[in-house]
Amino acid sequence: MTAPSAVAHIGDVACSGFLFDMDGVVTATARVHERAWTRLFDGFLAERGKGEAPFSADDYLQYVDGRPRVDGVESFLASRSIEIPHGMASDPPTAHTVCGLAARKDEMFLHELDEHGVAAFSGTVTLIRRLREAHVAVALVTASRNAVRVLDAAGLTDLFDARVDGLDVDRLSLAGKPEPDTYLEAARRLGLEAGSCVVLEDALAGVEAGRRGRFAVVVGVDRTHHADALRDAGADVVVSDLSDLEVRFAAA
Ligand SMILES: O=P(O)(O)OC[C@H]1O[C@@H](O)[C@H](O)[C@@H](O)[C@@H]1O
Repeated sequence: MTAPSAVAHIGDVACSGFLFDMDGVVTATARVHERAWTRLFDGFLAERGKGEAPFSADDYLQYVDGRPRVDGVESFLASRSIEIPHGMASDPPTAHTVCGLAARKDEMFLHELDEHGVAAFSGTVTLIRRLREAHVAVALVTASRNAVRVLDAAGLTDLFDARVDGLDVDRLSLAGKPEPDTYLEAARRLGLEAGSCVVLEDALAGVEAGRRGRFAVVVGVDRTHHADALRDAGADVVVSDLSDLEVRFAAA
């Protein structure tokens, strides 16, 4: 893409690119994912019949939120010292493998999506439109393989100058969040350095990715009262909605 022609300031920091996470930042789909994960793991733990503690909101934040689907399954199972075969990407939802559980979770997520549709956060959409009017570059960076479907359902497909999603993670063999690779790839596609971009994230793994990638600013979006955890993971600024983020516009 052509070089962006403007910067926007967060505090004293000039940012030429804004890199938005999707679920929980742009669209109200973080809770939809969490519900599907809870159904998946509670069913799985019950089937094991070992009286293990159910999947909790904290499990979601620590081990699953923001990570690619298969990484989420692996990370949660490791936290409980549960070992099952990895399996293959083509495994059906009934398979007792990591990939089978991931497929089962996707079925549950897509079912919820079809039933309830997708809502967008108006504070985020307004900010993106202001950035675009000011010719500041904007990208979407999500672990989700369902990004196009979710954006289409929310009517937001054409809002971004670049998109890096879960399909790119596989196609380009990128490490998922909390590694910074997907954010670095988005900055590269915008023709920018990490040091001139801001990362906007609600997931601990995503904030960590922003910190590890040495981005100019990491904004934590706290919709579930986990502001301290977002700061501990590396957020420079925490807001409860992006309508509260102070952004100043100035020509480059
Ligand atoms: O299963 P998908 O749509 O590929 O999404 C992968 C992950 O995407 C992240 O954005 C969500 O925070 C996770 O909950 C989700 O598991």
